[in-house]
Amino acid sequence: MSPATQNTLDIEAELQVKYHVAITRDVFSPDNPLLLETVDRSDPAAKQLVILDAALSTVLRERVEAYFAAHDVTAEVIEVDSGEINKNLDTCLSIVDALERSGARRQSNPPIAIGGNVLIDVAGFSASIYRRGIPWVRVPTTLLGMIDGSVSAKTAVNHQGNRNRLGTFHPAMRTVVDTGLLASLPRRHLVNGCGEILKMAMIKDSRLFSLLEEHGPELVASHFRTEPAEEVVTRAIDGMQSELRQNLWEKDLRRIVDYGHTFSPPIEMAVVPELLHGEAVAIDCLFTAVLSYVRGRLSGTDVRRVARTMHRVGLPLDHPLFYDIGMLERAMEEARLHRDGSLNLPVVQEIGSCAFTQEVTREELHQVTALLKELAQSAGENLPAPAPQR
Ligand SMILES: NC(=O)c1ccc[n+]([C@@H]2O[C@H](COP(=O)([O-])OP(=O)(O)OC[C@H]3O[C@@H](n4cnc5c(N)ncnc54)[C@H](O)[C@@H]3O)[C@@H](O)[C@H]2O)c1
Ligand SMILES: O=C(CO)[C@@H](O)[C@H](O)[C@H](O)[C@H](O)COP(=O)(O)O
Ligand SMILES: [Co+2]
Repeated sequence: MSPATQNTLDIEAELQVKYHVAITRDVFSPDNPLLLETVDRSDPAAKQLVILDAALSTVLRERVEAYFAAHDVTAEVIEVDSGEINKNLDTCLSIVDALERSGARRQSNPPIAIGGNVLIDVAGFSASIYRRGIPWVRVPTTLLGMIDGSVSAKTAVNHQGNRNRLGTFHPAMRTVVDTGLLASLPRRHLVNGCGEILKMAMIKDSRLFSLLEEHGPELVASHFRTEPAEEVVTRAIDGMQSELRQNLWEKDLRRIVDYGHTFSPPIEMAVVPELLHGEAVAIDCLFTAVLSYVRGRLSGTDVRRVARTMHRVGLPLDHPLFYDIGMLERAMEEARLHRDGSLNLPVVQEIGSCAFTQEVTREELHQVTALLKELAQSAGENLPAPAPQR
């Protein structure tokens, strides 16, 4: 003890969380009880706050209101503009104001967020800072929100051009996934969700990859109504939850679910809204697969399978900024900072398994960009042999 120190105190506590994810059909059918389970029906004056993605106003508002009315619950629906461009503090504060007006309390009638994962991320962030955290419920309405965000504990807004720079760990107490809600989702956003499914498949589930490879285009065309939609959605959710539950607070910053999320974040942010999140992630997945190929760790056949699958589903194979070496190096620098000093770049070894690397040289970046260009221009058909490593 230094002479100036009189006393010391160490405080240690554990934060335990428990949250529930239900996969259902017809979530807004009055017969479906799932969204009533958190409503306090002993207080007839209590209102249920619903934070609805404004893009779903015409599709869902009446159904949501009718659902609660059928059970004599008054729903107060506020509509919030979504899309990456609105994932910011202004949107968060508008939700905080709605929480204040609605008298949101800690335990009863937690607000229900219904919408794309942008709306869900911002609503969750708002719930986590309002009164230092109130419970909340979420109903994702995009494929990406259903297969990825649905089990996540993370909330966030973008800040100063940086993706998810402000955020918290504050999982929704309940999440209800109903793939029937994908009926109105525009095709590009279905494809976008396939970007994160591809990520999950490449890092840990070769069966999921084969399903996407074989059935991806029909799944997108049918809005995930045809076989094997259920297996694809369940496997993707299961892959995510099994990774998250062992490292929910991200004490370990070597995360395989960061695959596709190293080069893409600043590129995605630089061109918002030109590249959607899942599109940027998918290009990064392919880029990093080419890196594995250059290193002799992944076969050319597997890289072509990835590229062809992306092309057939409708995902972009490249973007000009993935050829900008300065941008790629800045992205790695930023990832290192985000991962506390280590790059921790997940690299696929064979489809369905991966490892980590801590360094990518400029020469490798040049080789990868040259090969990616050939691959993208040939829609996944042409992948020349990598130049011998010096
Ligand atoms: N918290 C997490 O762990 C986590 C995980 C993955 C992604 N994310 C975040 O999710 C965001 C992307 O989410 P997204 O892809 O859902 O985008 P999004 O929320 O922008 O939704 C896409 C568009 O579709 C509209 N929409 C949503 N559902 C619809 C439906 N059923 N019918 C018609 N239109 C509908 C939305 O209004 C929006 O315009 C990114 O910001 C990413 O960082 C977070
Ligand atoms: O995009 C997200 C979360 O925003 C997920 O798909 C993904 O699995 C991971 O959580 C991201 O790699 C890390 O996200 P972040 O820490 O950069 O916000
Ligand atoms: Co992601």
